[in-house]
Amino acid sequence: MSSADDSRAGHRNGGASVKGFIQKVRFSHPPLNDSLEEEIQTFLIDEDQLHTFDDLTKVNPVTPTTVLKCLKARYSMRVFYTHAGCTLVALNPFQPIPDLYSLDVMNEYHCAPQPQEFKPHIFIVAEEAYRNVQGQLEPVNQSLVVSGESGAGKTWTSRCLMKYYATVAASSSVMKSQDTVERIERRVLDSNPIMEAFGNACTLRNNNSSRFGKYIQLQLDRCQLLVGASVQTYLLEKTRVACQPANERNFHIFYQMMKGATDEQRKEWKMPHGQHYAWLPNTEKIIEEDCFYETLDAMVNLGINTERQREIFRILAGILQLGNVDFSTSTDESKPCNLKEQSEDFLQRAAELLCVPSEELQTCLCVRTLKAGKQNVLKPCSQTECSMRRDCLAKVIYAQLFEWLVTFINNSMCADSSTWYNFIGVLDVYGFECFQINNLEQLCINYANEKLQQHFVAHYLRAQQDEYVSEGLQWSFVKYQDNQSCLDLIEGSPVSVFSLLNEESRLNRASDAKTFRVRLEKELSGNTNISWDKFRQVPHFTVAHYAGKVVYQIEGMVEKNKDPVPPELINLLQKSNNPLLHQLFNDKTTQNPAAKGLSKITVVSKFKNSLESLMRILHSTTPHYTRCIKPNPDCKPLTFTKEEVIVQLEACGIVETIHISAAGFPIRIPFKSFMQRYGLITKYSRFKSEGVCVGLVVYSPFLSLALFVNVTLSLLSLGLFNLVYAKDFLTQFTSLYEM
Ligand SMILES: Nc1ncnc2c1ncn2[C@@H]1O[C@H](COP(=O)(O)OP(=O)(O)OP(=O)(O)O)[C@@H](O)[C@H]1O
Repeated sequence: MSSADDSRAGHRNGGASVKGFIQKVRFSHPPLNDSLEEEIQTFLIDEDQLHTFDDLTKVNPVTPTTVLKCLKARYSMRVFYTHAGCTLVALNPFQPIPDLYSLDVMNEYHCAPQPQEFKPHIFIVAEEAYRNVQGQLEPVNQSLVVSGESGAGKTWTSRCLMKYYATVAASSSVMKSQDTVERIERRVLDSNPIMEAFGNACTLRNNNSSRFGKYIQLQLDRCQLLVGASVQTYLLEKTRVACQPANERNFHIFYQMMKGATDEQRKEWKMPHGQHYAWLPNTEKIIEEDCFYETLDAMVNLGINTERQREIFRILAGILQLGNVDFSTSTDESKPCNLKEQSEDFLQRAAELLCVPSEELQTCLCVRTLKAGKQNVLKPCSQTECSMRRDCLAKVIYAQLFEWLVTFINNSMCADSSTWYNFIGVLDVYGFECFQINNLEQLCINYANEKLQQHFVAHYLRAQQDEYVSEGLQWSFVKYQDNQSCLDLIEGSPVSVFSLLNEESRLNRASDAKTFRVRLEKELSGNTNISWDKFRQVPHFTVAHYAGKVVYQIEGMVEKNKDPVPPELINLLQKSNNPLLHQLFNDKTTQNPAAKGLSKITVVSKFKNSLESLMRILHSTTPHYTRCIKPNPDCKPLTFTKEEVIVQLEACGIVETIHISAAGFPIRIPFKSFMQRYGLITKYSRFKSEGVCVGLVVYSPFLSLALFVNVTLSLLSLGLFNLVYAKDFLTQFTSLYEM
C-alpha cells in the first residue's frame, strides 16, 4: 500500500499512551470469590518458585495477578521470554543481554530435536515456523505476528527473526547455492538500516520508533533456503517531515546526514556547520541510530549506486531548506504573500537542490490556480495556505521517495517467483494508540489493531471453542469479546465511519465538523460501540475498541482523508532536473498521485484495501503470535512496573489466551495432512519395528494420538506435534496396522 499519510505526529504533544487510558477490561474474568482468592494466595506463597513457570498455562489459577507475578519474578531473574500457550510473551530488557541471540544460541535451537523443550525464546517460535515449512503441513506458509505498544520491542524482535532465518536458512551445506544465499541474506538484513533510517524516528516513547508498519515475506526454495524477500509497508507517518511533536525528532536520515556529512557533502547539500533547520529539532540529542555510514553501506550493498545516492541526498537536503522558508502576510490581498527575511536564500537553495526553477517554486507555493469554466484563474494564497502548501510539498516528496526506496529494496531482494515455493512472513505493526487528541491516523491504526485482534480471536479463541462444540467435547466456555461490531462501525457497509468519511470527502466543499458529527450520530447511533460525550465542546466521537475507549476529534478528519496535493506542485516536480525526483513524479509504476489520480482515492480506502490484502495473506498462513511487553514507560533497563505491564496484558487478552490454551489441544493437524506427512511410518510394520515406538492414547469418542518417534532424522519434526486428534483416526489407523 502507499505511504498514505497522516499526522500522527501532530497530535502527540502531551499525549498519553494507551496504557494510562484503558479502563475497561476487555474480557469478562470470573469474579474473585473467596475460594479463588485463597487459591491465588496459596499459589503466590511459594515466591521462589514463581520464576520457574516457563509456560503460563501451568500457572494455577490463571488470573491477571498470578500471571503478572510470574512474569515479574522471571524478569527479575533476567528471563525475558515466557510461553503463554499459543503465544510467546517477550519482556523488553532495555539493555543488550550478552549471548541471548548469539550464533551459538541460534544453532542450539535450530539443531535441537525438540527446541520447545529448551528455555522459551523467540528462536523457538522462529524454529517452529521453519519446521512447519519443512514439514509441508497445510497451511505451509507461516506468519509471525509481532505486536505490542511503542517501545515494547517489535522491531528488535523482527530483526532477530530475520537474522535467525538469514543464518539457519543459509547454513545449508548446499555449496552451489551458497553464494546466492549469502548475497540474499546480506541484502535482507541490509534492508533494515535503510528502512529504519527513512522510516524511524526518535519519539517520546522510543528512540527508534518505526513510523510505518511492515510485513516482510522471507521467500524459501524447495530446500527451505532463503532465496529472497519482499516487504510491504503501511501508513508512513509522512507528516513528521514537516511537523515534529514537542521533544521528538524528524526521521533519522536527516540527522544522519547532518551529523555524518563530509565537508564536501555539506557544500553540495548547502548545509554549513551550525546552520539551524526548523524541521530538524533536538539535534543535540545523540542516539545510536545516528549512523550515516551504516546506512550508506547498506545502500551500496543493496545496489543503490553513488549517483542515485547523490540524487537522494540532494532531495533530502532540499526538503530541509524548504522547512526554513517562511511567508509574511501580504498587505494587498490581491497580491501573493512575500517571503520572510532570509527565506529567499532558503527558497533559492531548495530550488537548486530539487532542481526546479526558484520563481516557479515560489509561485506554486503562493498562488493557487482555480478553474473557472475553460479558464484558469490565479488566486493568491493566504499565509497559512502558503505554509500548508510548503509542508504538503515536503510530505509528498518524502512519501514518494520512501515508496521508491521500498520498491528498490524489493527489486533487489525479491526472488524470481519460479525459485521460491513458501514464505515465512514477519508482521511488525504499530500497537494501539490513544492520545489526548486522536484523529484519522489513530483511527486507522486502531482499526488495524481491531483487524489483527479479530484474526487472533478467530484463529485461537473462537475457532478452538467452536470446534470443541462441534466435536461434542466437554468444555467450559471462556468468555471473550468478539469485536465484529466495532469493525462494522468503522468499516462496515452500507454505513460506517469510513463510508461517511468518504462520502463527505467526495463532496466538493469545505467540511464542517459539527455537521459531520450530527450526521455520524444520525447514521450510526444504532451501534453500541460509538458514543458521544455531551459535555465535550469539540466535535468528536468515541469508539469502544477492544482495548479501551478512544475519543476521536472530527476537526480536520475529512481533509486528512482527502489528503489533497495541489496539482501545481506535482506539475513542478514533474519538471525537476533531478533524475530521481523527475522519475518519482513521472513514473507510472510508482504511486504517483498526479499520474494515477490517487488524490481521488481517500486515505481510509487505501488503508482498508491494503489491510484487507494483508488479512487475506494472514488467513492463508499458519500464524504465530509474539506479544512484546514494555515493562516500564521510561525505557529503563531491567525495571518492571506492574501497573504498566498489567494494562498491556489485559489489552492483548493474555489471560484468556492462557485459559484456552491450557484447556485445549494446542497443536492440531488435519487428519489428511497428518497421514500424508507421516503415513510413511506405516512402512515400518507394527509397533515392534526396529527404532519405531508409537504410543496411542484413545479418548472416546475423540482421539488423541501421542506419537513418540525416534526413527530417522526425517521424522524429527514430528516432535513438534505432540497431540493430534481426529474423529475417524482410530478406524483408519487401526486398519493400517491391521489391528
Ligand atoms: N530483546 C531485547 N534486548 C535488548 N534490548 C531490547 C530488546 N527488545 C527491545 N530492546 C530495546 O528497546 C528499544 C525499543 O524496541 P523497538 O524499537 O523494537 O520497539 P517497537 O515495539 O518496535 O517500538 P515502535 O512501535 O515505537 O517502533 C530498542 O531500541 C532496544 O534498545
